[in-house]
Amino acid sequence: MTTADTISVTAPADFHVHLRQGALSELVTSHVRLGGFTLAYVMPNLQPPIKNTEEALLYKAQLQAIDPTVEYLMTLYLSPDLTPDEIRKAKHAGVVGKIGRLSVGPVQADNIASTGVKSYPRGVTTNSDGGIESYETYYPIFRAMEEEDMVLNLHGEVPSAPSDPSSNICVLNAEPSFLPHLIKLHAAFPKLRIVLEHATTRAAVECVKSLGDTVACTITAHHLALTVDDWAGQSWNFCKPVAKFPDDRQALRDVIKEGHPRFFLGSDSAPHPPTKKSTSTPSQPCAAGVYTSPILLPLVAHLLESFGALDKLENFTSGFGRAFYQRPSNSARQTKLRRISGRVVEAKWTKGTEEVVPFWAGKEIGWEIVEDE
Ligand SMILES: O=C1C[C@@H](C(=O)O)NC(=O)N1
Repeated sequence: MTTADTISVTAPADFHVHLRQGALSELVTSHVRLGGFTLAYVMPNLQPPIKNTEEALLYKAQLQAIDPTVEYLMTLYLSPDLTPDEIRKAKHAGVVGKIGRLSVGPVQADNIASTGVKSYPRGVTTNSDGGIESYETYYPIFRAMEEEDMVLNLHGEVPSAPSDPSSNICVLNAEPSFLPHLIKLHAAFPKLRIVLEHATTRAAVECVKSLGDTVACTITAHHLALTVDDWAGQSWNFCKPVAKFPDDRQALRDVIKEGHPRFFLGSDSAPHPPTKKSTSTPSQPCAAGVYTSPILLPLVAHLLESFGALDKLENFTSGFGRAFYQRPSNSARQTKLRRISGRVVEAKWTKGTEEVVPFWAGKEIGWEIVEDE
């Protein structure tokens, strides 16, 4: 429901979020709900990464212990350790509800261990050292995923190669250079549901539009706001993929405004300790990641309104993603926003010794959450 000054969104779902581990996870997991969301599609790039059914179920149980009110959909990290048998096990684990010594808590019929598999090309971002180098090697895995109707989530960048002038790859063209891989994967596995994660370029938007209904694309809140000028020299806005040119940002905005059903929110909210965001050394760049979870729904409402797409908020933050992932929304769960003036984003959130600094700290947002049922 939308009036001039209030909006209700049914069961907002964030289809790409980093909830970390240990004390940092204790701090940031509760921010999913604080930001208005009731579903979190959880990334597996922990240290060590989440690579099998047992680890995914254990991680899910840890997240549920922190905040049981959120639905967590888990992912496995694509690596040579993954096998077609493991794919089948992950898909059907919830039916058993107990893996080895692990009790996974109250089991719903659809409580599968993993909804998707996330592919990180080697070295492109946080904890991607164990990422992949060739997609063909993984075709047996993709075949099993297609049979089991599991989702393949792609970090869509090829690795930068600064020492190789002939390849001419850097952070600005790493995403367009990846798109031939997406096209090839979709042609080889037309029934496999694939999500190109956190698209940042007009080329990516056009490519996904041109492919079949099994290919979708997530868009972050921060890429709707940032361009190159905002992260060059401003480490808090540095993330992977980096924000691109104004025309690329326009393409992201336009596809949301158009209401294209295969483009939906995945925040890629990625918390890092402030010391890792604000400092770099010649051998160690600052950490890649922008943290939006605790302000996410008001921030997305603010941004969509700024380019005339507020009427697309419900579909972008709930309907389209839920349809692609086949996760029906629960109309009893509504997050209500109210227009506000003078609301400034908090400077930081803390718990114990952990601290996180949100995107847009100190800036004004025009919406706040008033009710979250
Ligand atoms: O893909 C990613 C990973 C994320 C992280 O910090 O885990 N940070 C990013 O900026 N992009």
